Amino acid sequence: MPNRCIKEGDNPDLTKERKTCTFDTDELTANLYGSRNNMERRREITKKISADPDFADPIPHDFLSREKCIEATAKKTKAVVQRGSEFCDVTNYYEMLHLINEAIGIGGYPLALHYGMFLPALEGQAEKELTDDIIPRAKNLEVIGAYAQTEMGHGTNLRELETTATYDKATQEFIINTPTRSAMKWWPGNLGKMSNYAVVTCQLFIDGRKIGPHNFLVQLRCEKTHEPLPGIIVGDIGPKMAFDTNDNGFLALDNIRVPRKNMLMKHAKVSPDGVYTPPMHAKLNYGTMVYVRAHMLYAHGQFLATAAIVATRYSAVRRQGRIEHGVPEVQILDYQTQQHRIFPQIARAYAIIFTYMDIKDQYDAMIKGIAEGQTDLLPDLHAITSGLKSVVTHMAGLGIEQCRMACGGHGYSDASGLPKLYGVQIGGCTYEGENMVMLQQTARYLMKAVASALQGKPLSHSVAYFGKKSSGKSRIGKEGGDIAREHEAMLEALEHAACRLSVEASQMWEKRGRGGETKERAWNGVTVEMNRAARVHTRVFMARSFHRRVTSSPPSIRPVLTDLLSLYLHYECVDMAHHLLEDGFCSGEQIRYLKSRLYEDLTTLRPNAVSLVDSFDQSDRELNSVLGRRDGNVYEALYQWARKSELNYTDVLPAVQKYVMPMMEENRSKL
Ligand SMILES: CCCCCCCCCCCCCCCCC/C=C/C(=O)SCCNC(=O)CCNC(=O)[C@H](O)C(C)(C)COP(=O)(O)OP(=O)(O)OC[C@H]1O[C@@H](n2cnc3c(N)ncnc32)[C@H](O)[C@@H]1OP(=O)(O)O
Ligand SMILES: Cc1cc2nc3c(=O)[nH]c(=O)nc-3n(C[C@H](O)[C@H](O)[C@H](O)COP(=O)(O)OP(=O)(O)OC[C@H]3O[C@@H](n4cnc5c(N)ncnc54)[C@H](O)[C@@H]3O)c2cc1C
Repeated sequence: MPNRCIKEGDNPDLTKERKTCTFDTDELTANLYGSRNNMERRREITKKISADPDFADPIPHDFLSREKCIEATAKKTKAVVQRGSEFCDVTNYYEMLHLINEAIGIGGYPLALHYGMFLPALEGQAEKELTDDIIPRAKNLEVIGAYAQTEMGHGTNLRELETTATYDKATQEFIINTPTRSAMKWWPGNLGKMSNYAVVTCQLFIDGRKIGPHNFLVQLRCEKTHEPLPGIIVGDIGPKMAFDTNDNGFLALDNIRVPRKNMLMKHAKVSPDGVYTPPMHAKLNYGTMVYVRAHMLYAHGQFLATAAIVATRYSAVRRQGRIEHGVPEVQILDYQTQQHRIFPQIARAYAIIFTYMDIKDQYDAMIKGIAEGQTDLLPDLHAITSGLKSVVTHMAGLGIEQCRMACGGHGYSDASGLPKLYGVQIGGCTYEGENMVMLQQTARYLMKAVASALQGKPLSHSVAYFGKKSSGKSRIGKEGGDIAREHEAMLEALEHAACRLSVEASQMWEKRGRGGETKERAWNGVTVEMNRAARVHTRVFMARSFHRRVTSSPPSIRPVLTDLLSLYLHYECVDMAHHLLEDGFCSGEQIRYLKSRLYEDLTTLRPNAVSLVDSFDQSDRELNSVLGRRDGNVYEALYQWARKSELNYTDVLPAVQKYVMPMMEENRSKL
């Protein structure tokens, strides 16, 4: 069966791996990206960018200062903007995303938040009077914007943000002010140096009454000189763990006046005479965050895929140690521990991307509903995207770190691309709402679902399984080798665990309430359990999505995807075995059975491991990893990469000449 990556001159071990492929890698790639045409388009973009001198990096960014990296990234951004249509359909979201990844990389660029949040916020929340003026100019990039919500003192708890927007009826303006040091906006991406406008989240005050957080469009810099406008202090917050090429910024506003129409008023409104009309759903103002949380799944699935590609290919190329005496050193991918470290990451990357596809469909349906005046899909989508954002970012972070360690010493080098990848990816656990906080949003929803299920009320999409009758005992290991029934038995077991944990958390909460605690204090006493229930529920949702995609996949790729799904479900069940055992739903014998099946899965997947990661179809540019390169010629590339280090420009470093040599000389003369 064809693995389409084989080329002459490649590392022979990688070629050997590709020859054992049992499916058509192009079929799987096309399935992952929606169609064969989408796959071809991605490849065309990659090919054109790779050959274009505007996007060449003579010195890898690993060896440049932050300022130089920002300059190089800004230059490439300008080229993408001016020449984008030479490479792709610039109106196609996924083509643009791929172009940006190929041309610029993942560490941030001047327009990241402009496209990622500023424009979506205006499009989703502003009304015509404002959008007619600002959106054409923003699309034309006369206006570049950031999404400035988080403050130095508050990010998670939006209700306590301190920046104020006070309505002045006399002039029909809002006065926007930063009253304290902790009220300074702090963290927003591209706010520091790149943006000349921002959507700023402020507490709305009318006639002395605090109404709550709302968004306002504020001009920050002169459109001609790019200097900050009077009353505006803006700058970069300094170096961070990663995202080196993003100017996350600070902002203070000194009683800045903006016209009434600058409030984003598609949902909540303030009339000229100061009458406030609330939105049709109280949290529609938070819509941009739901949008980003949904889309983060795709990015984080791809981040994990990158790490899995690097670790798998490198493990096929590297030979070290022997499994039996008297035979040559083995590829490290033959070690069971290595497979157990890496293969679940491959499966999880597929699971995340497939889950994203389901969520995207739900998101589109919700937006259509809102346009028709219906918000009934929003609570379910908010609850599940809050859980998914948290589980997926955490899962991807752990997975990338496993892949990095699986590459041994070279994984610790920036040459592997993995330290930077981890730094960028792990930020997702924090931004768009810290994970522990967002899981509580899911848990709140589960508590309502428990109540509805007990009362026999209808249940919405993500919690529909709460209405199923549990069989009391798991069918795991009792399906006589029927793989479809075995998968169903594992899904049923996970659903049982999520439901049980939710019911138990609800009972614990109630009990504390009966003991005299307020509802809120009682909640804080059970949040660890609440978040546990939310995580298991979210993992059930992912497992169901993965299962649905596999069972509806084309026959040519279904066998390999079924193997991958088996590994995924066995791994998830073993990882959550304590939840399955706690109430006796599963026995110890059943968990031992799951483990033995998992080890069989590792062996089954071994011949297809490289081909499964090849099917993610990430180019060498996207991987940005000496260890993960398609041709597997790792060692020579590693040496050439190290040669580019600034420390190697001279044989004797000035620092050595200045301090170390005189010290050695002094010591020598003492003898
Ligand atoms: C063609 C060009 C293409 C170019 C390519 C572009 C690529 C774009 C890709 C997209 C990816 C972009 C990447 C960008 C990088 C991101 C950088 C980071 C940005 C940020 O971090 S922005 C700041 C984010 N901040 C947060 O997320 C804050 C978190 N906090 C909150 O959201 C809230 O404070 C809260 C939800 C935790 C609590 O809110 P609140 O106190 O007001 O509410 P309650 O907890 O009391 O809940 C009351 C009820 O409201 C419901 N609720 C809450 N939120 C929502 C919501 N969003 N939607 C619906 N319902 C909501 C609760 O569930 C409660 O319901 P109940 O029924 O009463 O129980
Ligand atoms: C790379 C990056 C990019 C960002 N980009 C932007 C941007 O473009 N625009 C923007 O506005 N912001 C941005 N942010 C800010 C980000 O949205 C916030 O940092 C994030 O929402 C977390 O809020 P916080 O910093 O207030 O954390 P905190 O809430 O202070 O969290 C600290 C700890 O307190 C815990 N905690 C807080 N509240 C609770 C609770 N109710 N229950 C239990 N535990 C709790 C948390 O779990 C965490 O352990 C960015 C941040 C990063 C790291």
